[in-house]
Amino acid sequence: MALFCDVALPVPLDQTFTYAVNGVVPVVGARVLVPFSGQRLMGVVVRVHEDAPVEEFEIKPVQQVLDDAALLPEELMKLAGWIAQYYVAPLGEVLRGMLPLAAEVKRHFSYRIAEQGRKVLYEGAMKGSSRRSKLTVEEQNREYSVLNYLEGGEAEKMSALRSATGANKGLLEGMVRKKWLVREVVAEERDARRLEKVAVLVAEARLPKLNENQTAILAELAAVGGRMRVRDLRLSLTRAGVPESTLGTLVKRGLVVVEEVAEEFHLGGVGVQGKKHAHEHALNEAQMEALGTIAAAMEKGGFRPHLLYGITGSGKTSVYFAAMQRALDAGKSALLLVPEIGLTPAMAGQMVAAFAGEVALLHSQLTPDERAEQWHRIRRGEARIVVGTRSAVFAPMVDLGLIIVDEEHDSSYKQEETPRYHGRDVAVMRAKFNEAVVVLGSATPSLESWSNAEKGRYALVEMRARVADRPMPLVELVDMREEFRETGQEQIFSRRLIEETQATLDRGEQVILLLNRRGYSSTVLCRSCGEKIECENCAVSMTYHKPVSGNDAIAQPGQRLECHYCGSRRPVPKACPKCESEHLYFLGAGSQQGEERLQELFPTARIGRMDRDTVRGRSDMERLLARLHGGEINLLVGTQMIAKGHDIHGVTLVGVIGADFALGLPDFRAAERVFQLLTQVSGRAGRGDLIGKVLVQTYHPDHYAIQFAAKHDYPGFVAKEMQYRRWMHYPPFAVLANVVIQSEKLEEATAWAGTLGRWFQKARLDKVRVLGPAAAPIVKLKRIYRFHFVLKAERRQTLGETLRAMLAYAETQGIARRNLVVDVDAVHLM
Ligand SMILES: Nc1ncnc2c1ncn2[C@@H]1O[C@H](COP(=O)(O)OP(=O)(O)OP(=O)(O)O)[C@@H](O)[C@H]1O
Ligand SMILES: [Zn+2]
Repeated sequence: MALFCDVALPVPLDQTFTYAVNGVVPVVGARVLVPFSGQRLMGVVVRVHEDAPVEEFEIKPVQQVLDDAALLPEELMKLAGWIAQYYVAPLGEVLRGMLPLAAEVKRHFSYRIAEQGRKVLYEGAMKGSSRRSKLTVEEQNREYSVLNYLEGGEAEKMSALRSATGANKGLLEGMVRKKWLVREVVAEERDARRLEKVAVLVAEARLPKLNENQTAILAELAAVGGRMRVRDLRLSLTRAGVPESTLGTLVKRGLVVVEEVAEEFHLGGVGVQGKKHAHEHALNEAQMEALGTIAAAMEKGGFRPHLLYGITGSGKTSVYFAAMQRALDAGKSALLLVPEIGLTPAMAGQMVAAFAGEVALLHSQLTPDERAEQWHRIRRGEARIVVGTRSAVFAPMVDLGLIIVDEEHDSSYKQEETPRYHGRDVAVMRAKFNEAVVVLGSATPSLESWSNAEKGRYALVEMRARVADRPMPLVELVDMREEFRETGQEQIFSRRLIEETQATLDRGEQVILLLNRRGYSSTVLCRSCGEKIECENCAVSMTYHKPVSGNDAIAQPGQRLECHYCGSRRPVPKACPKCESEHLYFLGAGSQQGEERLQELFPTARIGRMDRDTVRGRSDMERLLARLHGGEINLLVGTQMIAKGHDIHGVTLVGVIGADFALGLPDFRAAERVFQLLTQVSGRAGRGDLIGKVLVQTYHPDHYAIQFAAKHDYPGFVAKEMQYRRWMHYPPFAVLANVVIQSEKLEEATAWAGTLGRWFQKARLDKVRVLGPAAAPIVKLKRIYRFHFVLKAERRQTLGETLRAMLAYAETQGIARRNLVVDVDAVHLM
């Protein structure tokens, strides 16, 4: 009976492909190489069967089976199937995202001599080749030389055998069939405890005369507590224009030593040094109660989802630790998902400090090799604690008992490319397939999760007070309309904020100011004709970045305008490109301008800036946070990065500038996002012994999102926002999908949008509301024109069926799958 296997391939097609089994029968979950439209593609076997396909076209054979056993455990295969179904995504693309593929292809075959082979070798030596054989003499001789070569009993790589004996793969496989040889698949797994170089400042050294470059390196090291990965140090040196050889000079002079340490144990930065770790506190009553609920669920076993609503500073991290420890004690593993490791290095640092060798970190800055290495450690059960960003939800954990999703409301959990899954929701499904406990934690839970808790689907665990009876900060609104009336001037900082900042600095305390746009000015406008300078590739304004000497964000001189969507740059034109007027002016202050203005206002303040231009990676963030913790910086300005879970005890004043601008964005989640941002950034104030204060500058002081945020009233906000969502049939009262039609050709995009629009009309869907077609809010992005539909349905199944029917119709109309983006549970409608 002929055997076939269905293979999921990483191509944008919603189907699997059937191949004929050729020799080795693959198991479900193994990877295979197969021919696909002229290329060799790697796919994952999802079914092995005997049903000869009925179509007349030729079934090609599998070229190679890469794994003997399933690479993915069964529950991850199930999870992949669920994602493909739920998000209307090709299964092969889902599986590709789950596997550390790139580094894996390095698996190779080895051969070892078998008992039968030894016999043949021995007999051959005695009597020469006497068997009847279809092989030529030359081939028989070659077989003998292979047996000879392998006589010692060690397995040898195919490549080594080939060059030593001239045998090809066919010949070797023939010998395997005759049972003369045994074939083994060997993955080249690298040593998990890989070493990396760390530069360490020599503390005792007396400083001799140094040049500027040498001083720069020493200062860099001193700023992070004296240790830094050489890799990171090199990066920031290059950026500052310091030649790499300088480091060598310092080593020669005995001022710096380079040590080799096992990679996982070095994390550096604030989490590990200087600060009390969250797990060192005895838990308070509320924390004990939360832990009790979670631990009891783990003891009972089975799938149990929880929503942990704990206000800012209520000590959620300590509860996570304790719960993870309980999982370990019960012989289980635990997974902690965080929005972005680079933005909250303290969290990862504390985990490593607490769980040491048990921890694997998974994040976007790993190389494919590093990722594969961690993946294997986890799969072998060596790392039972995994901390990672979105895609870590696919970590091949052994005996998974607990999943925690920290800051579950964070939009970085949504993947903005196929498969467009939401890490939080996948975490819940994963827990279901694994029969594990899952905890979604936040001070500002998403409306989706809150509604699940209200319906009783998730158990609600609450922590309504800050640790150590610390009060919530006082929030004061500054009405910027009034400020303008009274001063007659448009200023970034109000008089009230300046006054409070000065007073706080005078008391020796720290200030954080949120200015949620990077760059100097967000728009360049022509005063004569009103034209905005837009990106050539995208329908968005370009942001002006001011040149600064030395460490500059923009590499090429003169290229001062940058598109924050596609990254393209160009010089500021001398005149308006449209009307040639020379009256261009700059509008909308960004963090760079904020910093400059603060330097004028507070010349003695020690100012720092935190945004994508000053923080490129984890080490930049660690350095900046270390300077804040140490008090070296007492005034920090930055974008929403500053609102992310940092725990800096000296901060007593938080100022918010222009956060309500986002209320005007065409997105039904605008109010929710503004509320979350205000609450999270306010939560940075008063986390130490002194009470905090928050000043929110706003043009919409009466807006409910701002009012409720000022009162720290999450339940109040949610109640109001739920009403609005119910009226408007938006999630969580409906399920939603965004369908984007895209093409480099405008005519094509509009024509297809029309075609699909007519189909939706004809289909007369009574259970699905279709809005559109309309130009997407950003109609052109990276040279691609975009139109969209928003679909809303009461039931998920109806939505899924409609999307599939639409895709099938689109195919008949010659609209390629890559020109259609289907985004189920879309987070951004832009
Ligand atoms: N039981 C406790 N007693 C005293 N301090 C504690 C206790 N538990 C935690 N802390 C400390 O309280 C601070 C806030 O804790 P944590 O960072 O976990 O808050 P959080 O709930 O995650 O807040 P956010 O949502 O703002 O990030 C930390 O400095 C932590 O070390
Ligand atoms: Zn652009």
